[in-house]
Amino acid sequence: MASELRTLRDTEWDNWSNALNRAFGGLPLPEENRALQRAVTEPERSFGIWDDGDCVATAGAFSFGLTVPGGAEVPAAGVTAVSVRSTHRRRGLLRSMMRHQLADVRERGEPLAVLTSSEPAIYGRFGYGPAAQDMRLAVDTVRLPAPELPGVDGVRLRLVDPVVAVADCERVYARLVPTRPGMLARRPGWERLPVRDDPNGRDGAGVLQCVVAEVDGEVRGYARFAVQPSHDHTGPTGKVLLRDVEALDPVGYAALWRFLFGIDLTTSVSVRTRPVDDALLHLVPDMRRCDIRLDESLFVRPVEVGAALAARAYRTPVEVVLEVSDPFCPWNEGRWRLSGDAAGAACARTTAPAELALSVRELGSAYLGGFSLRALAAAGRVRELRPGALAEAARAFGSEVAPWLPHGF
Ligand SMILES: CC(=O)SCCNC(=O)CCNC(=O)[C@H](O)C(C)(C)COP(=O)(O)OP(=O)(O)OC[C@H]1O[C@@H](n2cnc3c(N)ncnc32)[C@H](O)[C@@H]1OP(=O)(O)O
Repeated sequence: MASELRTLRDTEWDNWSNALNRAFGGLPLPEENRALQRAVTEPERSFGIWDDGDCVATAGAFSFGLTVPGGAEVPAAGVTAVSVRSTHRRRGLLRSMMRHQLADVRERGEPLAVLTSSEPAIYGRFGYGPAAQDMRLAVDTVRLPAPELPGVDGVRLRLVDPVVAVADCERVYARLVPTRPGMLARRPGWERLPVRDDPNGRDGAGVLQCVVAEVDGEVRGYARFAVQPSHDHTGPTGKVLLRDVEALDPVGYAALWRFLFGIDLTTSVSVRTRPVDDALLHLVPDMRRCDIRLDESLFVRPVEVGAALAARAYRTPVEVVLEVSDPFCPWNEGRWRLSGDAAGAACARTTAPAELALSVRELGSAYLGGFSLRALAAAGRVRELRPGALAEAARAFGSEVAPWLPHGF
């Protein structure tokens, strides 16, 4: 059998997309989603494996700008669309695609690759570490009082067609991107993704709605949601399914949540992802009634260790020699001296004695400040070789804002 790994040709998109879709269960893709998927695909970064002319494996990447601690935007490959046909699994096709892709990312000069994974156990072997978490909430809006804050009454809330409001919402979103590690600058065409509203995907809920929060005529926040009505013998038990909520200030945020709490005929607000340090937890008197669940979300892989570590800022001054192991990308292996502080950093090869030893995967987990090097050391995944080096590095790698990626890709 002749099999060939190569970049997608324009005429092959349908074949490639069908192969990908089949690997995820083969549910028909609504035309709107298909058109959007095609519009955002970067053909020159999409590739596959063809077996006797048939596409049996797919993978791709987006050219993202990722916010890192300190607020800089760093080029990062957003790995996506990974699939292998069920007849071809466990023969190393994924491994060969990962090898090809990481070499390409390196050639493009992107220091980082990132992804969200269908199954978290897949990507550690390729050097990806879980770096941020999603907090899932189901807020009991009957037992909890609605959030209140002085000034909330001065916020004007307006229901607007989500598509009409996109430009205003995107302006708010763009201002938030540099404030939180893990967020991605929106790529052209991506603003349509948060307002997709496929009637077959509503799960018994109504149409997508958007409420904007305005102060002095300026949009300062928004929430997009749908209502899933239901009743039982006690009365209405509807759910607000919150897609996203963002605001530029505490008053706008509290006003939006107060509105969500007050939607008639509903008893809860569910949201699939919020940052773990979400202000809502401090706007209610009883976090337990928010029914919190944490999942890992964004995985990070330093593709060029030196460039990646030099691209972020450090919370406290740090001067440490790291011994990095990276069998999958051997160009990263060896000792690196990192010198950094809140203003920036330098990272270069060194022959000095190692002070901390870790694999590139742990470096990925600690990179955005979401997982502490100390916690990784407690699990035996980071070794301290110079007393004090672990505490110094763990402090420096931390982030005062929890990393978070508001959406998958
Ligand atoms: C970023 C994203 O797009 S995430 C989406 C990933 N895609 C999917 O989940 C779609 C359904 N699944 C698939 O298409 C395939 O099973 C894939 C892509 C996950 C794996 O493809 P394969 O070609 O079978 O993987 P390959 O044979 O190269 O395996 C490489 C290694 O990964 C391991 N592996 C493969 N799949 C899994 C899994 N689901 N969970 C844990 N380990 C896995 C293999 O055991 C092998 O391990 P080894 O390093 O110890 O030898």
